[in-house]
Amino acid sequence: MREGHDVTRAKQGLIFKEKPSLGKRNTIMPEHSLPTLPMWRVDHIEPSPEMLALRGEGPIHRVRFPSGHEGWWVTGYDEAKAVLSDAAFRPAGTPTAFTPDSVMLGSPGWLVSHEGDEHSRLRAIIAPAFSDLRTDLLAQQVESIAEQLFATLSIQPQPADLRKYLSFPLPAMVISALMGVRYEDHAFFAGLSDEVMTHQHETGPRSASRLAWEELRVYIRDRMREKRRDPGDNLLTDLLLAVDQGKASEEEAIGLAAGMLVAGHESTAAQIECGLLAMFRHSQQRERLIADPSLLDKAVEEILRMYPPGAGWDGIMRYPRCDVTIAGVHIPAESKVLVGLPATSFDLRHFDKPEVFDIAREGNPHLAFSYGPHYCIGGALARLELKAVFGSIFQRFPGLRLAVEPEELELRKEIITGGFEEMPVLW
Ligand code: HEM
Repeated sequence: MREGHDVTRAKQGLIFKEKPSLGKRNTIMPEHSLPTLPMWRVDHIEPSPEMLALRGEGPIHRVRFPSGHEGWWVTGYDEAKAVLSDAAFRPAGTPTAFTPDSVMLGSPGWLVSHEGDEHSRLRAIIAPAFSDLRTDLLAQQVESIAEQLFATLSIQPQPADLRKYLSFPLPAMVISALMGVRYEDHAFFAGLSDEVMTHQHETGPRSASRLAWEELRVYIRDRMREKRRDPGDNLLTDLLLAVDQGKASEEEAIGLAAGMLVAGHESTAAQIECGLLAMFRHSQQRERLIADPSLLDKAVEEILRMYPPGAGWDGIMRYPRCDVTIAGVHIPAESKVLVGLPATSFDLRHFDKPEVFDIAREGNPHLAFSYGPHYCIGGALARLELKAVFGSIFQRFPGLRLAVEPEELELRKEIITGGFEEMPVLW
């Protein structure tokens, strides 16, 4: 597997690029010797021992994916950054041998489908919505939405489902505010975005996801028509303006907005749930945060580093356009390369005692929001939402605890971002 020779083209940073050589394409390893994904987390959130063991063997591993295909899994931090920032790897344009890992890939306006100048053009249209100013304005709204949800939760009979009353509606309501759509619609579009993200890891049927994606686009098209009559200061109005100015086609604008609903909702909901479970498990860290609220920013970063959303220890897919050699590992053109973002948080070259959950960790350059041109555009907003939750939930509900054993929580295995079917709590 390790070659480190035969470099026939350019070297750029960590990555050596080669001309495609058919002879080396997709070398088959004996089936029994390949680690298989997903590597499930322990107790739903703690790092998988298989993943940690593999870490000791190097930064890139030949693996078998749930689909049965073979490919590579990048668990090293530097190597992940190199793959994510090198144009030799494309995020979409899935080779015909593989099913795309998302029904959104290839759809106009879904940012991850676009590359180069086209990607920059489209990303620039929505960037103002995430400017510091808009995020500051949204901060107050996020706080008040969280407060409203806490108040509703507090009057529910116990046990109550934290997913139903907090982790699911919070990001949906925030995204409604950002987009300028009615709060009351949140259950409708959040349900669709849930469906879009289901069965994304190649194993299940895709027809329902595809239908949901189309329905979401129809919903956006209708809301955009309404904005013609009643514009206001919101992302849908920004998108209409971009269409009028010829910066995007209507289909692209619809895709940008629909993508925002999906990307902004599921991952944040699952992150709230994983973070809460982490705090329930690590009661000393929870007490530490309550005693010293100034640790909030660091606590949120540590939750993102150690307990990012995701059902198994997987990551985001990339495909090399040409043969490449990274860290001595030769990867043929058009292979599957899974960048294991969650696994990079355990790279000993970058994180001291990475298996320890330390909410006061200094310097925490995790890759939970990815890296390179497709770096998460909603990172600042997600951080606001996480701070609104973790900054006050334990003060508001001092006795907050799970009403079931953690192992009884049902992981949403079919949804790429993970999270739980229900999270019953008492307080
Ligand atoms: C904790 C919450 C979140 C996490 C962990 C997260 C993580 C990520 C990751 C890993 C990517 C890279 C995907 C890839 O390259 O294949 C990404 C991209 C993206 N995220 Fe997030 N995200 C979160 C919240 C949000 C929010 C709140 C929004 C918007 C409101 C958002 C919008 C996007 C968009 C539009 C992209 C595509 C960017 C591009 O391709 O240029 N995300 N996110």
